[in-house]
Amino acid sequence: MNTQELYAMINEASEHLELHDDFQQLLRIPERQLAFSVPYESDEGSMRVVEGFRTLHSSLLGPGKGGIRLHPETNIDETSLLASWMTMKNALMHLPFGGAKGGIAADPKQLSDKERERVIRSYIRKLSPYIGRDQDIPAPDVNIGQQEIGWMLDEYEKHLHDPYNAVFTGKDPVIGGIPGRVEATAAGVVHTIRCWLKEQDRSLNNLKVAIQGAGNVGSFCARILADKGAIITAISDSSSTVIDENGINVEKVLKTKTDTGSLGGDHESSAVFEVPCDVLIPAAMGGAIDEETARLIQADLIAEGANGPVTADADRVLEERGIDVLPDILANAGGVVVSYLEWRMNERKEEWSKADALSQLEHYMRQAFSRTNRTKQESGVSYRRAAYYTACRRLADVMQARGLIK
Ligand SMILES: NC(=O)C1=CN([C@@H]2O[C@H](COP(=O)(O)OP(=O)(O)OC[C@H]3O[C@@H](n4cnc5c(N)ncnc54)[C@H](OP(=O)(O)O)[C@@H]3O)[C@@H](O)[C@H]2O)C=CC1
Ligand SMILES: O=C(O)CCC(=O)C(=O)O
Repeated sequence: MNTQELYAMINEASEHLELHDDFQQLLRIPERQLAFSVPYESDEGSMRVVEGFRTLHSSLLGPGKGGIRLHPETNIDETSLLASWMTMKNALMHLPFGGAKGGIAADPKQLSDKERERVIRSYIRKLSPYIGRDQDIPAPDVNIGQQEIGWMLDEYEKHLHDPYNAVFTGKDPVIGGIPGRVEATAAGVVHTIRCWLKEQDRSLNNLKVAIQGAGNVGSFCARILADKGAIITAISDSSSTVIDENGINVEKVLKTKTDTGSLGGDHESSAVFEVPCDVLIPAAMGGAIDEETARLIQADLIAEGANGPVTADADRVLEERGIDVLPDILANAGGVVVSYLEWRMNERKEEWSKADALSQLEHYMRQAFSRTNRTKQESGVSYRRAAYYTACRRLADVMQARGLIK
């Protein structure tokens, strides 16, 4: 879904909900888009400069919330689109946050660890006037994990040490992170799959699952699902796919990935989309499933672990083929839900256990699934349309209560 397609979806939701045109106007233009230079010193001592971005799409529901991506192809348009999806996701999940997202256009595979640290610290030095625990709260996204968030917090706090600082989420628990955030996005994907299976009177046991991506979301989806009795028939990264129709040994394959940086599969990266399975989880980059790929997929369900992995054309093909899609703003919302719990825990200076965090997550995911499913049944539309209608209803209620629209 590109920006035009997103606004077409908001338009459709707005007509369905019989909302005033002002509703769309209030969501059309991001509140703030920042694009700035990020200078850093290379290991050889020369100065290099990359681009950094942060978009606050909407603060209607609360402070901006959304991850930061480190990827050579990211740009301001992608960042703003991802920020708009965060507005929808946070609304659907009933979180007190607006939508935001950030990006750094650099390739982590071309940077040493020290260079990566210098890029990230430089990005945060430039961004720090615009973020804050009640203004805009960044978190992990592609190629950003606990270590990078730790550098960000340290740079932001140069003169203040506050272990409860809620300006970033996705922190290591020793510096105020909530236990469970690292696997939360994947755990949320699994909860939505279970909700969908329940509707079909099916279970996870022996369910065949193929996963695109072996990073944070993909690897934890594989671990959690295998642990619960599903059979992981394929997993891919940017260079290959490992396939075994009888079930791959998840821990072994992920250990190879950790040790060598690659899964070392015998098949092309794109082969993951052709493997027969019950559920396919795209958990890598946006736009991975286009119209042509959609015709090859042999699954009953696609659960979007990634943001925007299915193009609008592909969505139409999948709908025609009777393949359900659990949309990103629902399926991968577990990360931001547990980020919200981390932010709340920090604000209240509490300590939460992993069990508490993951049980709250399950509650949020089930509630959001049933809200979406109710809209789906009432309106006779796909899960994606139902999720957007539900999110837009929430946003419109807030606008009406504030007197912003009639
Ligand atoms: N982290 C989070 O909490 C959340 C993430 N998301 C979304 O989930 C997706 C994945 O994020 P995350 O797991 O954090 O990112 P990571 O950086 O941890 O992992 C990304 C994975 O995608 C793989 N990949 C990249 N390009 C391709 C490709 N062309 N084919 C196959 N695999 C590819 C990478 O391969 P390689 O290892 O070879 O580079 C890597 O395994 C993104 O869309 C992100 O926006 C959504 C909600 C929350
Ligand atoms: O954890 C968060 O705050 C945001 C996660 C995120 O970027 C996403 O859901 O796409």
